[in-house]
Amino acid sequence: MTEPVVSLEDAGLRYGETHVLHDLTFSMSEGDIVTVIGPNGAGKTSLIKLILGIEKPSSGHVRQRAGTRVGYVPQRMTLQPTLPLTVGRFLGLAGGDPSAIEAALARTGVAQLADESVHHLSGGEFQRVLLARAILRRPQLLVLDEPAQGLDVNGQSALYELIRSLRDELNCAVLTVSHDLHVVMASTDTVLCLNGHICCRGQPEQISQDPAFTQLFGENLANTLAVYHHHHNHSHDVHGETVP
Ligand SMILES: Nc1ncnc2c1ncn2[C@@H]1O[C@H](COP(=O)(O)OP(=O)(O)OP(=O)(O)O)[C@@H](O)[C@H]1O
Repeated sequence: MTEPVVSLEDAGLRYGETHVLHDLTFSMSEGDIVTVIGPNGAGKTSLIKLILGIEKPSSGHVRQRAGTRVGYVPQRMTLQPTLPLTVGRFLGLAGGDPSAIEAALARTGVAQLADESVHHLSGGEFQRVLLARAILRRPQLLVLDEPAQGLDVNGQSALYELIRSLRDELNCAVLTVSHDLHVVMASTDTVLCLNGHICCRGQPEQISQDPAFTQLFGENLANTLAVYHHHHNHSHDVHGETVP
């Protein structure tokens, strides 16, 4: 059996005396999409830091398969506003050669922005540029911290569709943190519900019926999400417009 791209075994994380994460056990292989949901302060970003190796577990183990190429889309990125920087140059700073940059921008639907200033992009365009930057080295593990924040519903759907098609193309494992329960629950990915520990996990339909999920998000929301079913028979372009 192939070794997972990343695996956690009873992993925990403490900041000083505060236990932020405990007893996390799960693994991801190529092609897996796992979406992490949980309330503010649940430890979602901390989990990402463990997986990326930015934080070491205070207990248990976190293992990344040796030599794994990782792509990362951060939650936010502040760029020096006075620094003149085109999109192409921004990706060049991440170590991409011109043909890889062109291909990555084309793949995320923003090839036309290569010579634009990074300071002039809309929220949705900037997220796609960050995604292009993350796939420059054809990652085997793609980690995204709330990639759709600030986007409207169509923009969110479009971005998640793009992420899914990148997974198909690169055959990478994808771990995404999301706050948008409606978009998450409309997908068929594995959802991991986090609140310091893993409260429940599974397909959206399964977890929406889980008492731990109801306890965390409240009965009203859980019921709404349980009946919410999204039949997606179209796609969205970079502006969130519907395309067949
Ligand atoms: N470097 C740190 N030192 C001390 N405490 C920290 C540190 N980073 C995070 N925390 C605390 O750990 C807890 C989890 O934080 P984390 O950012 O992982 O949560 P989150 O689920 O990503 O939250 P949000 O949804 O608000 O982004 C919070 O209580 C936070 O205050």
